[in-house]
Amino acid sequence: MAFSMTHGPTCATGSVLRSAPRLHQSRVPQQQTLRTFCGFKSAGSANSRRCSAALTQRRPSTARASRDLARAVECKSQFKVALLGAAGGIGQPLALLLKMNRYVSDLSLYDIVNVPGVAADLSHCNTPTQVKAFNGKESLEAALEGADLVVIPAGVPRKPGMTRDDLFNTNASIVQGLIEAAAKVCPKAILNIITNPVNSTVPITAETLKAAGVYDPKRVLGVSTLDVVRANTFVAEAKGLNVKDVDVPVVGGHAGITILPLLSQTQPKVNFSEDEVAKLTDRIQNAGTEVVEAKAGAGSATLSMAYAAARMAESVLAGLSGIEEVLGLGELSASEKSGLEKLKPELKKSIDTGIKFAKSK
Ligand SMILES: NC(=O)C1=CN([C@@H]2O[C@H](COP(=O)(O)OP(=O)(O)OC[C@H]3O[C@@H](n4cnc5c(N)ncnc54)[C@H](O)[C@@H]3O)[C@@H](O)[C@H]2O)C=CC1
Ligand SMILES: O=C([O-])CC(=O)C(=O)O
Repeated sequence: MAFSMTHGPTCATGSVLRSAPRLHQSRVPQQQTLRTFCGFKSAGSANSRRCSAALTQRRPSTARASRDLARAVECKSQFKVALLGAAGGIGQPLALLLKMNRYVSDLSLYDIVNVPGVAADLSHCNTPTQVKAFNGKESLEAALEGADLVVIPAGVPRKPGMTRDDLFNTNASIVQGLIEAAAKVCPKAILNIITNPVNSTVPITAETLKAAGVYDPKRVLGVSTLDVVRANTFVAEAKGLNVKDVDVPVVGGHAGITILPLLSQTQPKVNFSEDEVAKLTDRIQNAGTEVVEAKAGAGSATLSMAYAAARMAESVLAGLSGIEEVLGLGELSASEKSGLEKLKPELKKSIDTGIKFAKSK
């Protein structure tokens, strides 16, 4: 997973910039992931490697993987997850995937509108996870009560022609309000921030928790797992590989050039020409825009994002169950080193914007 991200995994932030948090990932062996979450394919990816930000990963040894597997299989559903923004484009499919997750015993669905219908619908699925509806601001604190993991896709998505930063004015306040409540009600919960611009909403989260005196960098994670999911898919397509075998680390942040795929560390080992590296990197960095344009005004990625966030949640809950691994950046190619240097100032700018906003409130 990603991280110990401290500011989140956006982590990127973390490993890339000293001031930011560090990340580590916890991983779940592939067989276990497949049992847990039918439909998930590449363990490496989703469990992934960066979940948000800047992390790299190495595969666990076979013996280590077997031990982890044994522990994971023993694990029973025991965690309470609060999903904030549950009635939205990401929220609804993500709620379904969390209802199917074997680690989740209780699922609190919170939104400012439409939650009762979503919860009634979902509650008819015959999986053991208990679903509860929390509709409207007055029910936010109740939704967060006892949460081990809080997943936040609340906020507005992009339309064609917009950047993720264009969402800042609306989404910064939404995230800050939700985090203030989480700081009060479930200060020990792990926070997974999906709301864009992630490169700024993660620092807002960190600053809001600091102001409340409950900041723990290991508990704040920006979700950039979708970049890993996309990198695995695009590399498998380009190289004619089985996508379930492909594992591409992606580090940095979650916007444009701050998304840095480490193609040189692709597993299984594959050779890329310079042209392939340039084209694949560009596609991975702009894949969000590809979806925004294809949806033509009807929003941004929702289904792939729900899938990615569910994988991230799976990794976090596996981590809470005792599976954890700290991963570094690994060895970078010359073009990756250059990409890393280029992304730092851009990422730092977004982080500073988030910090300034949070401190001004
Ligand atoms: N991190 C990533 O990789 C990705 C992030 N995103 C981001 O996720 C966010 C959500 O996207 P969608 O689900 O497509 O948007 P959406 O508009 O379909 O859903 C957002 C939901 O948030 C709810 N909401 C708004 N204010 C709220 C508040 N104060 N408290 C609780 N809920 C609130 C809305 O009622 C709505 O149900 C956007 O900011 C988008 O940019 C989207 C794709 C990928
Ligand atoms: O591009 C967007 O606005 C949504 C997003 O973060 C992604 O799809 O990666």
